[in-house]
Amino acid sequence: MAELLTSAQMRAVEQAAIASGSSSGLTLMERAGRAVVDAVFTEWPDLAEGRHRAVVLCGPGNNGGDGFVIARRLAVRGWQVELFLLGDPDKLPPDARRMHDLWAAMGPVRGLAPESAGAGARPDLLVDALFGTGLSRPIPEAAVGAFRAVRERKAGGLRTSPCRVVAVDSPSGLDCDSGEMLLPALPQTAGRAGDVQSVAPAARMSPDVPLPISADLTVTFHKPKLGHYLGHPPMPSGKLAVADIGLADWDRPETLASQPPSAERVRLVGRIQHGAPMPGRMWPGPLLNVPGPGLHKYARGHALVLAGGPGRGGAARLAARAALRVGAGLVTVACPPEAQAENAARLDAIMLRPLADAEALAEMLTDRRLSAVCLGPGLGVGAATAALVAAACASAPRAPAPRAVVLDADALTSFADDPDALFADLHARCVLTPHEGEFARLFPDLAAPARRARGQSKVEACRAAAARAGCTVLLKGPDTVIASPGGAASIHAALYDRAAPWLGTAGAGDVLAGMIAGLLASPQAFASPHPHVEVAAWLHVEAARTFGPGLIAEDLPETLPRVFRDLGL
Ligand SMILES: NC(=O)C1=CN([C@@H]2O[C@H](COP(=O)(O)OP(=O)(O)OC[C@H]3O[C@@H](n4cnc5c(N)ncnc54)[C@H](O)[C@@H]3O)[C@@H](O)[C@H]2O)[C@@H](O)CC1
Ligand SMILES: Nc1ncnc2c1ncn2[C@@H]1O[C@H](COP(=O)(O)OP(=O)(O)O)[C@@H](O)[C@H]1O
Ligand SMILES: [K+]
Repeated sequence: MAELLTSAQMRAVEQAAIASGSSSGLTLMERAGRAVVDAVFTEWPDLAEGRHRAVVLCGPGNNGGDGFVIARRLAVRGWQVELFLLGDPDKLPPDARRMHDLWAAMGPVRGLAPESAGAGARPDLLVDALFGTGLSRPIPEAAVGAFRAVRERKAGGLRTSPCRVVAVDSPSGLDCDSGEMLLPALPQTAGRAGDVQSVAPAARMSPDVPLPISADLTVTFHKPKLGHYLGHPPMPSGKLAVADIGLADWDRPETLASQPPSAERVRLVGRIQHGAPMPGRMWPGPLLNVPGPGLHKYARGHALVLAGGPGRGGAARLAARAALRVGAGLVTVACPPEAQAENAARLDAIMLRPLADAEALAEMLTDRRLSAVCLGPGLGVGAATAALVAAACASAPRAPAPRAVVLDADALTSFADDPDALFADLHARCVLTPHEGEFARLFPDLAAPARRARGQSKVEACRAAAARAGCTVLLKGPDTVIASPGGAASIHAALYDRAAPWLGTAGAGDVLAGMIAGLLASPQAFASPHPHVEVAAWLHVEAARTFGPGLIAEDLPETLPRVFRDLGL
């Protein structure tokens, strides 16, 4: 587990360190520059040997200050360094100005423009120190033009080596809070000259709209920022490295992984913290639904999954299979009587019961041993499903803990015309698992286009949705966000070295809903579903990564035993 910071939180940690007198801004800047050079040599060992050529693009703030440090440190190693500065040296903040002066004693500072930056032979390394956490608006066209001009330089002589790009803190243009790229409208993208354009993830995925600024390696400081983990591949950061610059003592301790994260911070869900393996017993151990010695199956809970009519039961069967594999002691599928024959032919370990309507569900749920209900996958959109949702939520027994209710797919869409009616039904042990389309139906003002126009991140939107719904919300995607009332928020990113693009396959979401229900079915589950939902999202991607390409939804539950073995269970 790790925490992600906003730009403001990063500044606050830096300020606390400086105020304590333990580090000066100048020291931190020197460490940051040195960390980038070290990370470059770790990533590309061939650059650690011999003398190479670098172009360093410096911006008008402290990100540019880091760039001056990098230029100096490379030059000291015998590199040939060209440095371009965007803006007036006299307007640099004091620390960056000091680093500027140290560099200026070693080499020229040239004004940054596409024409000047484009002249010369291709360098081995391009250092993007234009903008970092201080970015507040779309970056100037000259910055983008100069970056591209360097990348497009022709190789000199017989050289064929590529130009590697390292971004300092973030690829310039990345909003470190939202993950959006704040770029000027460029000729190859639609829009009038001078228009502001934020490149949406969907647009970024299109090969027709290449990202004008991106890196092969991004070296960020102290902790990753939210924006590094929000978005769809290809990520502009390329590969992400996190460098320690001595700020740990000035940061608050992280919350325990078995508890929901604090409202002030965003948790990055994962077992690996910057390459250091976490002991398997610590996480996700206590949040799983594993059998204890001598325990009856009911000690792992009984999950109920509601299925739709004839020919539409596949989604619910996938969810049920996932609930059973993830650990529920018993799983029952309840379906309309006319779909019973079909389901009976397809289920063995999973039990089957006929269920006519919401009234019958209320009656069924008087059985307190039914500890979790999952509904929505393949259930059908309409009043009948809405009534089932109301019955499932209303019958929450008070003791020992309210029954968990996982609502996905049609259970959400059935309330598109009246989301408030859904919110009135929900309680704190409910979990909503929408994809962006379903999310937009329930929270139109928080949907992707609306929030982007306001500069609101996916995390902030999901937090607002959880507050409105009064329950945990998991908003899907390669950058899955989980939020709970009170402000707890986490990102589970299937990005970088955890990418699993083959997870985008029909039925994968149904399996996730079932996994959540299977974990929450445990009578030992914590009161807040939040940490269990985090684990489900992690297991889902872990299963996909363990299985690999060619995955179909059916494979996800079947791969869980292997994942558990790998966890040391
Ligand atoms: N916060 C920390 O703890 C540390 C920060 N350091 C570096 O400092 C960076 C942050 O520095 P700053 O806060 O000065 O911010 P940046 O250097 O990221 O950029 C802000 C500067 O650019 C200007 N600016 C912002 N958006 C602009 C736009 N669209 N067009 C033109 N100008 C624009 C601002 O007015 C300001 O001058 C970090 O990314 C990191 O590289 C490191 O030196 C070490 C430690
Ligand atoms: N490119 C991707 N990388 C990682 N995970 C993805 C990707 N695309 C989709 N997913 C995940 O796959 C699941 C798809 O769920 P959903 O959209 O509900 O599909 P379905 O309704 O077919 O089950 C979600 O958990 C989502 O986060
Ligand atoms: K940068």
